[in-house]
Amino acid sequence: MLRSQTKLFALGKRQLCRSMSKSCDLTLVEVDDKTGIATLTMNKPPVNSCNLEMMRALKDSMKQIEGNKSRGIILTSSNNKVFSSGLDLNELRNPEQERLVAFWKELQEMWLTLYLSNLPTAAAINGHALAVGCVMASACEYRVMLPGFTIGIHATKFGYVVPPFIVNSYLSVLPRPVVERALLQGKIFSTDEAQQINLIDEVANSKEEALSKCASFIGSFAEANPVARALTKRQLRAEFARTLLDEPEAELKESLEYITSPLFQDSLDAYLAKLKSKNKK
Ligand SMILES: CC/C=C\C/C=C\C/C=C\C/C=C/C(=O)SCCNC(=O)CCNC(=O)[C@H](O)C(C)(C)COP(=O)(O)OP(=O)(O)OC[C@H]1O[C@@H](n2cnc3c(N)ncnc32)[C@H](O)[C@@H]1OP(=O)(O)O
Repeated sequence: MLRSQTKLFALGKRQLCRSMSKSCDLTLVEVDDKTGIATLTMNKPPVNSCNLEMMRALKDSMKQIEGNKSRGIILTSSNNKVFSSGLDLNELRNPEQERLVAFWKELQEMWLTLYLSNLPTAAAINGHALAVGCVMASACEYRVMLPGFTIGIHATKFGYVVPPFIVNSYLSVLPRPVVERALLQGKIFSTDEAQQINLIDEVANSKEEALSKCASFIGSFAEANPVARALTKRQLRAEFARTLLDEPEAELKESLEYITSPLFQDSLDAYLAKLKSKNKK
């Protein structure tokens, strides 16, 4: 801990906060003293899957960054192969009702916090970004991805119905016919394919380059009044956030019914078994 703090100061960066779990820091926040840009790093081994605690940590870190008058947020991963593997599937399997309610509410709140952030947001996608991993990247205003990875929402492939706010994440980045085809096919895109359809804005050859491109994007708002920018962004994005802003309980109820249905639980069992068996071969 001390060693990494020393390194951060040497780089001219301030460590703003760490969200702690029992055994590790789920998120790390560093603020560049020169640019005022905060880097929010997902740090939940092995694959940054989003369980309740991880989503709470992400939401709290974003709120803390906003409260500290940073100039922007770059979302990235400490794992150089996986940006995020999406929702933690163990949270969905035979869930205990109270925890499932808390988990789904946290997903709603985390998404709203990122999607409607007052600050410019960018994702340095330095690994695979699957399902909610892709949703988080799509909720940012700008995306830079490294080559050789994959990104997409493959929910329909394994029996998930995609909730409306997740559809809207895609719709705020991609044209409707592209969204429709991608979601119905459960399409996972390579970095090159993602660039071709403008799911990502740029490709970078290293994490450092990706962070630097994200910082340049955030820097492009230097002349904009931050309050006017934030309110205009909210106005532009409010329509897609409407379901969750106005009727979070209805969305929650629908999702819980679906998640606890035998249809969903059976396909989840099969999917998890396939995922685990990959490592036993
Ligand atoms: C009206 C309808 C309402 C509601 C519908 C309800 C729900 C639908 C909602 C939203 C849509 C879905 C959202 C999601 O985010 S679901 C998550 C989907 N994610 C995935 O399918 C990713 C699966 N993982 C992978 O493909 C690979 O792990 C990955 C490419 C990310 C990395 O590969 P790598 O070879 O580096 O690692 P692995 O050996 O595969 O994994 C290590 C370890 O981690 C476990 N693992 C991986 N991903 C998850 C996960 N998402 N949740 C839990 N656990 C995960 C994996 O099994 C390995 O475990 P072990 O074998 O024990 O070491």
